[in-house]
Amino acid sequence: MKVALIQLAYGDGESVADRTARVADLVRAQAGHDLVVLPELWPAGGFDYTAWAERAEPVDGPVAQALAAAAKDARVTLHGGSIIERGDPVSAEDRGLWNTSLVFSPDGELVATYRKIHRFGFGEGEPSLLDAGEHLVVVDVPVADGGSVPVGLSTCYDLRFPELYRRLLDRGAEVFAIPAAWPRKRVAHWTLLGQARAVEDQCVVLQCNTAGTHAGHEMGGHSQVVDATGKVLAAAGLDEEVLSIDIDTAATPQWRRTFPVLPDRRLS
Ligand SMILES: O=C(O)CCC(=O)C(=O)O
Repeated sequence: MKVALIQLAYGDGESVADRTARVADLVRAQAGHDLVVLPELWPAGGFDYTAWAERAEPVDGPVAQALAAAAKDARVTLHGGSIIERGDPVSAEDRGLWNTSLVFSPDGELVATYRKIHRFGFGEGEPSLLDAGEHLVVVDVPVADGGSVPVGLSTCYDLRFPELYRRLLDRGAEVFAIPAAWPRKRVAHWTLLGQARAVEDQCVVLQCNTAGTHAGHEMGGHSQVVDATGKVLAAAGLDEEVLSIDIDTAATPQWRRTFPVLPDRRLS
């Protein structure tokens, strides 16, 4: 499976429209990959809390339309990172806003959405502004050499909750795709936890972080691709960068057979 992680850098001076056009061009440049992944909340700004409500849009809004067109032009499955979704409240207490990932097929169809389950901010930021997602999502990503690969979705702070990944594993995931806006000051946790999830769940981990500084927060970069043995196959630095890698997905079931830890679980 040929994968490209677009570790995007942005600051406060770039409009959402300009950033969207730039990102769509970056996606188009990844033609030839099976899966392209963008970071969390790149249109709204990962830490730009005060702009979120104004920048919220539905899952068929302008950003989604630009991403769908780019996926279709490049003939790639596109994990569009995430947007602030404005949708219909599920319950009376809901605000109707979520941190939502959008996945588009190579035909430009929206094939999956995932609302971030664990909200970051300890009572402020996401928990005070957004609703929590409730549903696990595993999406089959077609690969050019035949078949498809089951990819489990999660977002940024979710990475700190290993039980989520066990549940994605139980739903068949062999790859975890994790877009993020993870700050530089805790980037050691980001890389360590990504490797931990790969080792404990025997899954490939695709971590696509944000770079640059926005809303006073320096982002950590260091996107990485980790194989199911825990080996880091590709790693980015601090700046905007595209990680492109051809992953041998057959190696994951092979490793699970060679080192069969998962059938020894007793508290599932
Ligand atoms: O857990 C962390 O240290 C960062 C999480 C975060 O920034 C987020 O979920 O947006």
